[in-house]
Amino acid sequence: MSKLRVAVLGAKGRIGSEAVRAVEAAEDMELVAALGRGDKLETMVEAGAEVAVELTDPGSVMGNLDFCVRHGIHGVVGTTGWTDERLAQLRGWLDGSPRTGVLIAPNFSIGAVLTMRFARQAARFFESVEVIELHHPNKVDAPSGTAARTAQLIAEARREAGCAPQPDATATGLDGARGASVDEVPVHSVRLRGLLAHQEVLLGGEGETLTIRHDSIHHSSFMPGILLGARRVVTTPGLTFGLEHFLDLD
Ligand SMILES: NC(=O)c1ccc[n+]([C@@H]2O[C@H](COP(=O)([O-])OP(=O)(O)OC[C@H]3O[C@@H](n4cnc5c(N)ncnc54)[C@H](O)[C@@H]3O)[C@@H](O)[C@H]2O)c1
Ligand SMILES: O=C(O)C1=N[C@H](C(=O)O)CCC1
Repeated sequence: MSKLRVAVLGAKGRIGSEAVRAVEAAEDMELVAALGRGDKLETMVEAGAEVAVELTDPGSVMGNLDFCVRHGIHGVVGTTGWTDERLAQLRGWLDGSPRTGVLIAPNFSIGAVLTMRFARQAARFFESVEVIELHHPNKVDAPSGTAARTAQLIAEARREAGCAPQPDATATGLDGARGASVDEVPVHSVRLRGLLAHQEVLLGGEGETLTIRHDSIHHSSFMPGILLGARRVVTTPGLTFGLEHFLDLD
């Protein structure tokens, strides 16, 4: 059986360098390009890449995906910074290349995907829900893509269930003290040396609280999800948002 020809963009970065090693170690894949900032994207075409794993930064990801989709190279994207406008633009590109697939995964680790799923399930049963994400201090974006997605899923579940707005009597204080509001769910971002990627979802009701916590303690936690994404995206045209769609969770 022929091996899946994979390129990694952002190959010298923290997660990109781990992805290079994971693709090299996968028996059913061949690493055909490992590109860093400033390298020519045409290298991927010359190398016959079928899938590009995109792990760069929010300022680079759109240009890279525009190129990939135009050349029929499928994308597995971990880079953050997704807005509705960016997603609409990507969908437009994919409409023009109907056989190409792109997976955007706010988080590739199974524990983080399950945290999002459990938070969505629990959200309607509690009056209050807040998200705390904790990351290494080299991270350029806040809140994390995972926290933003978690808050959206929580808000969606609460809207569907007709939940009342969250109780909060705060009337005075410092700007930012209550975190950022993502779909009216407070999200708090901690940046601390020693951490990698962590998240807590705090839920509170009458006389009880529930805390759902996930910790990625090594970049290896993201690798099975990246490899699964690469295997599945080649037969899944269009945009897939969230690794859960490839995990058969229900
Ligand atoms: N979805 C997930 O599970 C997951 C997990 C970890 C990190 N991330 C995200 O992945 C991204 C990278 O994270 P990181 O910690 O590795 O950052 P990093 O800064 O260590 O690595 C990014 C790398 O991309 C390179 N780069 C920038 N523009 C480029 C371009 N146009 N072409 C090729 N390379 C380019 C940079 O030079 C750098 O080496 C971030 O957005 C981060 O939030 C996602
Ligand atoms: O280290 C990072 O940067 C991470 N980014 C993603 C996010 O913003 O959610 C996933 C976790 C690690």
